[in-house]
Amino acid sequence: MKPSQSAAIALGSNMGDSYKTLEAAIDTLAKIPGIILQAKSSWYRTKAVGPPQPDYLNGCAIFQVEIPPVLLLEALLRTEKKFGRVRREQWGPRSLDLDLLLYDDIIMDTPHLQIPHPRMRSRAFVLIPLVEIAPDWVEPISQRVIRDLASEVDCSGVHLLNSI
Ligand SMILES: Nc1ncnc2c1ncn2[C@@H]1O[C@H](COP(=O)(O)OP(=O)(O)OP(=O)(O)O)[C@@H](O)[C@H]1O
Ligand SMILES: Nc1nc2c(c(=O)[nH]1)N=C(CO)CN2
Repeated sequence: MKPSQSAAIALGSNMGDSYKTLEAAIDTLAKIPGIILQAKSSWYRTKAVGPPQPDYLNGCAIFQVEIPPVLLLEALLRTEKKFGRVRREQWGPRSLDLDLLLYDDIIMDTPHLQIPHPRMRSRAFVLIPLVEIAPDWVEPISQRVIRDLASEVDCSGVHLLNSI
């Protein structure tokens, strides 16, 4: 059997039926050979970072993967397309955004793929869901656990879905 690794994925949506899209995206990913769902966070309603646009729903999932990072990124991009993502305005609204946050303790810096995701350390909409399911994972650039990184971000714009 091929050895498996752990990958953390961030999910976001602020167009269409975001809840339905995010749940379906996780199901789609978990059906791809070599990608097994291990844990999923709660969903959070979050204030948009970037240009003015509607609030997002955000969450994170951890998958056990038997495919390399580049193939995993391809699977994420295919899944974004399947759920109708067409606009590529940087930080603009989207029906589905999937980011590869962490892949074991790998550090990778290529034009099309950076791991860890370069902006994850400052994003409350990533760290607050991620701390639910991976508090002890060490982010390999900062060498700090997710629990510590999450404790330092401003989480005032991040609300557990159905709690407000
Ligand atoms: N870790 C990563 N996860 C997802 N995409 C990545 C990653 N590293 C590099 N990329 C590249 O970024 C592109 C996606 O950019 P995208 O339009 O989603 O950026 P964005 O969502 O607007 O901004 P951000 O990257 O800050 O979330 C992908 O096509 C991919 O090649
Ligand atoms: N709250 C929130 N803001 C964002 C998000 C997101 O997922 N959540 N994604 C963006 C593009 O990557 C830009 N801004």
